[in-house]
Amino acid sequence: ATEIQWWHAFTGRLGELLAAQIEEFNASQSDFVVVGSHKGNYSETLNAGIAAFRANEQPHILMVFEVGTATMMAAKGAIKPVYEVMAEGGAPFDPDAYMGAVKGYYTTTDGDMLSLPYNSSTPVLYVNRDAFTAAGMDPDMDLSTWQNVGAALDGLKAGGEDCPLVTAWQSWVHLENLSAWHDVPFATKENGFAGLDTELSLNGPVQVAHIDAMGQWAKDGKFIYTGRRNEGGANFRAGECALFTESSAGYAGVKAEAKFDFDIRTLPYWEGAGNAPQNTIIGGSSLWVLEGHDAEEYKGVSQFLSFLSSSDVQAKWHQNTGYLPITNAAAEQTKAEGFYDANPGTEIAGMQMTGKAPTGNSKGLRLGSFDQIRGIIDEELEAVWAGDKDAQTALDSAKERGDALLRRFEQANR
Ligand SMILES: O=P(O)(O)OC[C@H](O)CO
Repeated sequence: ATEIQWWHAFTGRLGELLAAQIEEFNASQSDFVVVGSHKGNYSETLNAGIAAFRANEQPHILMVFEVGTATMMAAKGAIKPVYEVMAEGGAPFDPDAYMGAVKGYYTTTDGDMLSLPYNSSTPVLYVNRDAFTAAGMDPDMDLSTWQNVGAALDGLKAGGEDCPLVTAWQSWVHLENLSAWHDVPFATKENGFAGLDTELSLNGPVQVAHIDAMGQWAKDGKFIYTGRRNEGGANFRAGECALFTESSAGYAGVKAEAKFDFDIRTLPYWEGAGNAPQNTIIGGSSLWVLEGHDAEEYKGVSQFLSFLSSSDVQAKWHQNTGYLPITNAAAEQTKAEGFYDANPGTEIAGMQMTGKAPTGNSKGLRLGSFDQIRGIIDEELEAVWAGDKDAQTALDSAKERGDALLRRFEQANR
């Protein structure tokens, strides 16, 4: 059988579920064998793929988180667009089957799908109901606004809670999604969708006010900083924190490990700021097919990608992980199966994405070198949490340093 290499970034519960998909595909036919390899976290997997391409040792399929999308789109000779792979391979494929908000992220302005949406997420709020009760707080209290969350943090702290709020992916949740949710720009030129000559605008009044509030909560011991990626998930799953802002896909781990009652709520917004609530944007990753392999191998790739997009596989993946149902059929199937009724909160991610038609501020981000820019943002936010910089100074600096990378990317890809 012909071997198809898939490099990915999943361990833990997500790694198990991904391995089960590969096993199911391999058992369903005998012409191709998909081999999954874990290459580290999202950034490490992206870098491994780029390095492998330079050494002519690239896999067929590379999982790239949303942050690397503009970088991959610019890597013209290295990628084989998914629409082309599917047309040549002949496996069933209908780009219109995908949710608009998900498809738009990975499609050119001409309507060509470049990478396959696979695991798309959006951030939500997880609530440890037992922690609320232990602190003498009502776990059913309204947490839809940051004003209300602020009041909850006061009460939790006063009630003896040591970790009222923890977050994963601080830039993604508290700046990128914050901006879209309030319909304010994170970057000019429709967050980069309308041109490479984009600059960051993450230091506007809505963002500064939010980071300022978070900085104050950090100082008061109400927001506990645990790291740049999803390190905080371990604290939340262990029952050590009351509130957790994290990807909808945090559901996989929380469901598997939490020994407490939990809720999923919408991502909070600031009442009165911007046009909140607008819509949130996607994260997670898509699958890029790399150049340099032969036609028979691409045929296998097209069959595997078609398998991954089928309603049954997608519906199951969505229900098990909390990732969005990337096709409309998978969403309908999930609803028809009664999953949302049986598991309240699991419908929220989809609702946040589709509640309103996206604006130029809320389609998503398409910024080159964005993994490095996130590194800069992380550093500046850490200075706020540590009390070394105020929010305005830190975000002004993030803009200046990030813009320098955007200019380099623009020049290299003109
Ligand atoms: O945990 P994920 O896969 O939903 O990804 C979250 C962020 O999008 C990472 O950039």
